[in-house]
Amino acid sequence: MSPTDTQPQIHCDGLVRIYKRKGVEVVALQGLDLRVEPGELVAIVGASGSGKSTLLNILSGLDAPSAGRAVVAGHDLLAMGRAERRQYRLRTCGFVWQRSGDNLVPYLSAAENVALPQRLGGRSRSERSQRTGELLDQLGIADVADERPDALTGGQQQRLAVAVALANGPQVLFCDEPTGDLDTAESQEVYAALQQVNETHGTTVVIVTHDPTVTAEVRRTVAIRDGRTSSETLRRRAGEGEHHVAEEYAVLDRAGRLQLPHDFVAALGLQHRVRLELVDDHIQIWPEDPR
Ligand SMILES: Nc1ncnc2c1ncn2[C@@H]1O[C@H](COP(=O)(O)OP(=O)(O)OP(=O)(O)O)[C@@H](O)[C@H]1O
Repeated sequence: MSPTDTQPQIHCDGLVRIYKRKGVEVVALQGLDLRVEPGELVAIVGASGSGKSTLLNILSGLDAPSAGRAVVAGHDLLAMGRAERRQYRLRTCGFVWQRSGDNLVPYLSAAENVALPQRLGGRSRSERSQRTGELLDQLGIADVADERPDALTGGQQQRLAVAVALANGPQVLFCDEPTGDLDTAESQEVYAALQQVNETHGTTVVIVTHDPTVTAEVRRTVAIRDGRTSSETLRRRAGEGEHHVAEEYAVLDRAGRLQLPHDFVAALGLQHRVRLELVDDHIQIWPEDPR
């Protein structure tokens, strides 16, 4: 079965978000397309201002696009009413933000932080206690269950944030710069935790970051440029062993539009028009003949 035969977990089609500031329009998303299959671990990368936060705000149900379609786990984000939106944010999705203060309640212990969303989700005391213990254990922070967040290292705080986000068994975990405040060793701990969650719980994980090294931690990296998905990097195992190769792909939209990488365009001085030729299994592109 090809990936297009299944229902994607996340499907954005022609997403547009226009902000108006002092009468000036800023087009933050310019027809963004994105498809994420159930159980994928995907990174979305882009430079500052490329539209990452705008996309995440829409996918998390905090903001609405100006045009286009966004469906996550069967929820049409444009048609959701207030009650469905609350359930969507409580049960369908989990969130891990960059700053621990946005993820954790400072005056509750680690275990109480994980139990809180479960209480809001209607779980009984015994269910809460069992699930909290399991999650803290799986994320390697059972030994700090009774500590408050400020007694934990940065890496432990973010692993606790992952446990909190998983408390109600979401289908999708959205992580916004989850390693932004961490050093390399702590970042590695958090990526390992996200990989484990993805593998053992089957949760779809989307990591949004400006950190290009995330490519080594996930199988698929989607790059956003100027409010559009511009390229994808796929990592696959090359033969036996742990050796991986990364291949970069340009993204083709439904209309057949393709964005050429800036450095390719610059290298050949491409402008205005190019000549195309279909040859067996590939297409060749040449600069316009100046004659
Ligand atoms: N509330 C807003 N009002 C006006 N313009 C906005 C607003 N939010 C974002 N923008 C603009 O939209 C564009 C995309 O911003 P966005 O924050 O989504 O990018 P980003 O990739 O998340 O950047 P960063 O990594 O710096 O957070 C930018 O040009 C930004 O200035």
